Amino acid sequence: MKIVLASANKGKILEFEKLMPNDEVVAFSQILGTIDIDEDQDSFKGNAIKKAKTIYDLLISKDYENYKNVIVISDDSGISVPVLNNEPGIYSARYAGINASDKENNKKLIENLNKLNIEKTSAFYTACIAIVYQNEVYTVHGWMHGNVINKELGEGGFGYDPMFIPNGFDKTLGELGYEAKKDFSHRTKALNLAKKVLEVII
Ligand SMILES: O=c1[nH]c(=O)c2ncn([C@@H]3O[C@H](COP(=O)(O)OP(=O)(O)OP(=O)(O)O)[C@@H](O)[C@H]3O)c2[nH]1
Ligand SMILES: [Mg+2]
Repeated sequence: MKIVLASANKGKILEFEKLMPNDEVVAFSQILGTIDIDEDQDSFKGNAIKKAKTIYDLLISKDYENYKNVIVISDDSGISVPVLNNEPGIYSARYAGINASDKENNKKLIENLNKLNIEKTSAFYTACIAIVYQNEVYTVHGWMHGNVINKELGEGGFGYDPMFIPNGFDKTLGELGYEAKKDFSHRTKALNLAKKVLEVII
């Protein structure tokens, strides 16, 4: 089926394309161009719903006749570090400021770990996926637990992946690469549930 992804994050888009090989996944920007959605809600779920609804409402407006039955999916995600009061959490993308790069966000997380003299501490990723279809909204979550370290290792994945060692491994996701991540990531788990929802509603 054809799914419009309400995300502008290249790393996520790539993961969704790989996780949904039998579906046609189209990033919203290919249809609507650049749109800046203010992620001002206080939870992953709130922001995921806002992103999916914003794109859905634009697509079903009269300008886009072919999208009356469109399925829109969004993903709001981030990393939480309990010893840092679960920071950066929903602020993961803008931890070091609005429009911060992955490198700048990682640097800030490393600095904050170093302030506490922490080389390694437990952390978890959360992903909330929102689906909007025929004006109804559905949400599912997935989590991945592990540790963050106070340095970046490897080039794989995106975002905080070079600092994150998933439980059961001794390498970062940056070193392990996407092949490991696709089996058990927060996004994979949430998407597996989202696929079940789609089976029921479509
Ligand atoms: O190393 C990582 N591996 C992951 O698997 C992962 N998933 C999320 N994140 C980080 O969390 C923020 C998401 O913020 P976010 O959900 O608002 O997305 P975004 O603003 O980048 O794009 P959009 O989907 O909103 O358009 C971003 O900083 C990401 O780096 C990850 N980092
Ligand atoms: Mg975002």
